[in-house]
Amino acid sequence: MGIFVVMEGIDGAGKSTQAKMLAEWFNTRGYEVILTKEPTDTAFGKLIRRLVLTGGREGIIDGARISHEAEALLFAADRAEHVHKLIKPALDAGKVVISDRYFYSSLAYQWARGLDLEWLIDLNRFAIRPDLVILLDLPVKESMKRINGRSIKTEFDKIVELQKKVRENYLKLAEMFPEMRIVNAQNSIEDIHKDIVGLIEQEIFGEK
Ligand SMILES: Nc1ncnc2c1ncn2[C@@H]1O[C@H](COP(=O)(O)OP(=O)(O)O)[C@@H](O)[C@H]1O
Ligand SMILES: Cc1cn([C@H]2C[C@H](O)[C@@H](COP(=O)(O)OP(=O)(O)O)O2)c(=O)[nH]c1=O
Repeated sequence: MGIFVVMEGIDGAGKSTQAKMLAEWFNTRGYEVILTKEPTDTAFGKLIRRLVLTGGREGIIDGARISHEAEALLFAADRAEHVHKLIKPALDAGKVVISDRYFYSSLAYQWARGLDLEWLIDLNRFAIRPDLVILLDLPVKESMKRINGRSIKTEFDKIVELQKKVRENYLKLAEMFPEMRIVNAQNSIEDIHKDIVGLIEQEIFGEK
């Protein structure tokens, strides 16, 4: 069995930055690493971007075009393909898999959209549990500064409210799922990387 690590957090928390750095860290230690993300780049991911996300890098879910349930089912369908075609085979081959978002995103975001948390957990029960989930936590104000260029100004207030709810949801989820660890994402990129490596050493390699 390989090693499965997930990065979670609100938009602009630094997930993709830290996922890349962690992938390099494993690489230099001789591991074969699969760096992946959700929504994926498959046909399902493309469908999600077309139907659910209001385009591009802004990371806003419009939700106006399809129902929230349909949205949750699409994310789950994308994830099922992700697990069966990529994650499971890679782990079976002993590789390290690092995913930028996973089912915890569905729990945090679709719950914030008003869906029932238990239903969302049931829907995602097929998803292999990771060895470690890094929750990059920071105030919404800070994340907004980082992704300023990404967001549509007229949607700004709505986005702030949603992101605040999503952040709170993540923190609640961290109390429910023992594989989740909170990392302060307000620090410098290098310091956050060190914290993540510390968690990997502690939780995966059993070092003190
Ligand atoms: N610790 C940090 N401090 C300041 N800026 C950061 C930090 N981490 C990432 N950034 C910058 O913030 C932006 C969003 O980071 P990114 O890794 O894309 O976040 P996410 O994948 O969570 O949306 C990028 O421009 C990135 O360079
Ligand atoms: C994986 C996933 C993402 N999302 C949301 C979080 C983000 O706001 C948005 C897009 O994710 P994001 O990481 O911004 O992907 P990309 O930059 O490739 O478009 O989708 C959900 O609502 N549920 C999910 O299950």
